[in-house]
Amino acid sequence: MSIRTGIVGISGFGGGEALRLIAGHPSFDLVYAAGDGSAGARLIDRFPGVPRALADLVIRKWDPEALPELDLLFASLPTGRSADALARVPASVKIVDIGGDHRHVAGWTYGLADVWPERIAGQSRVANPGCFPVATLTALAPLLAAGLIDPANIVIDAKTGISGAGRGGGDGRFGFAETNETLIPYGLLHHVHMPEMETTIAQLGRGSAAGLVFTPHLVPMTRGLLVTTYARGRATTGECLAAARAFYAERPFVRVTDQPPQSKWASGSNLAFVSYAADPARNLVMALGVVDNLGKGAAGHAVQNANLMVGLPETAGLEGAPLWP
Ligand SMILES: NC(=O)C1=CN([C@@H]2O[C@H](COP(=O)(O)OP(=O)(O)OC[C@H]3O[C@@H](n4cnc5c(N)ncnc54)[C@H](OP(=O)(O)O)[C@@H]3O)[C@@H](O)[C@H]2O)C=CC1
Ligand SMILES: CC(=O)N[C@@H](CCC(=O)OP(=O)(O)O)C(=O)O
Repeated sequence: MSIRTGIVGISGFGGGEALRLIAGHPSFDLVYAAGDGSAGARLIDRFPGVPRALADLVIRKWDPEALPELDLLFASLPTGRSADALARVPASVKIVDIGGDHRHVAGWTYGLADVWPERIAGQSRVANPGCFPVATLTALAPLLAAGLIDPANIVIDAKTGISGAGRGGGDGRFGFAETNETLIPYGLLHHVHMPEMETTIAQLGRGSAAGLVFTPHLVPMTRGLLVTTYARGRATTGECLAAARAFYAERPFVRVTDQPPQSKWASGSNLAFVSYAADPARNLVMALGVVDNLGKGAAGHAVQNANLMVGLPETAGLEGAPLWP
């Protein structure tokens, strides 16, 4: 099966990772690349290592009304820039939006693929979760579904690599000298990912998540993301691990580990690692989640969603091992 595929925002970090994955995908053929400032360049000008077959594909100025014949479009545009334009893409083109404009929006499926693949299969408009939400929700979902934690009072402490901000992110605040050898908390109390986490935790836990606290930190690494969440519950560590192993028994991309996961374990892959530590005497459950912010946090998850949308094996193009070291 050949699926005519496009990427808009291809020169960015998320779009570039989508290019890498699609270049190795058995069924997705990249026939359209688009952007803004990069328009006019060939892929090889932007990505010197791109496979030869794609080298001369020219990046077009993004215009949803001037698309070639396409089956599938990955949109990796800055959040806030995709809603209007994607509304003008013909209905026959399936879309995965990697950005944040369509999460929990009517007409779009929230693409939490490892938790509810059946909701995504066959859909034509899917919104990828944000990078922090996917790590958090993948770790918490088994506990919420089994009623092992209270959805009302969850605290999330998160660390991300700098590429999470994108090439264009940060207004120049994310240069090497500003981010190397320092830790930077940001987005306190009102980070943009709060609403999608609150909504999804409430759905999975069948109760209000109004007490949610979320604090992300930038750490001086290129890729990787670790969340450590603290919740109230009387389960033991063994019960949490068993619940997660049962929940993800048939899921190809989630690894439940006895050891707390490390960010590098997922590097360059679509894997999510989750683990747990709990002390019933202290009414405390800790759930940890690791993803590559550009893999399961963005392009890997987008390809997984697209596989489900078009009826391919979920793992198509995503089976490579992570980078090590
Ligand atoms: N980085 C990450 O880890 C994650 C990112 N995301 C989300 O994915 C989306 C993309 O992020 P990311 O790749 O990091 O960002 P980047 O800043 O790296 O890339 C954004 C790309 O969008 C293109 N672009 C900007 N404005 C326009 C426009 N008006 N028309 C066409 N193209 C445009 C730019 O292309 P050009 O160079 O041609 O101007 C640029 O390459 C964002 O919504 C982000 O929040 C989600 C999860 C994780
Ligand atoms: C380091 C950094 O800045 N990370 C981004 C998250 C990237 C992401 O998931 O963005 P969207 O929700 O917009 O898709 C942030 O905290 O906003």
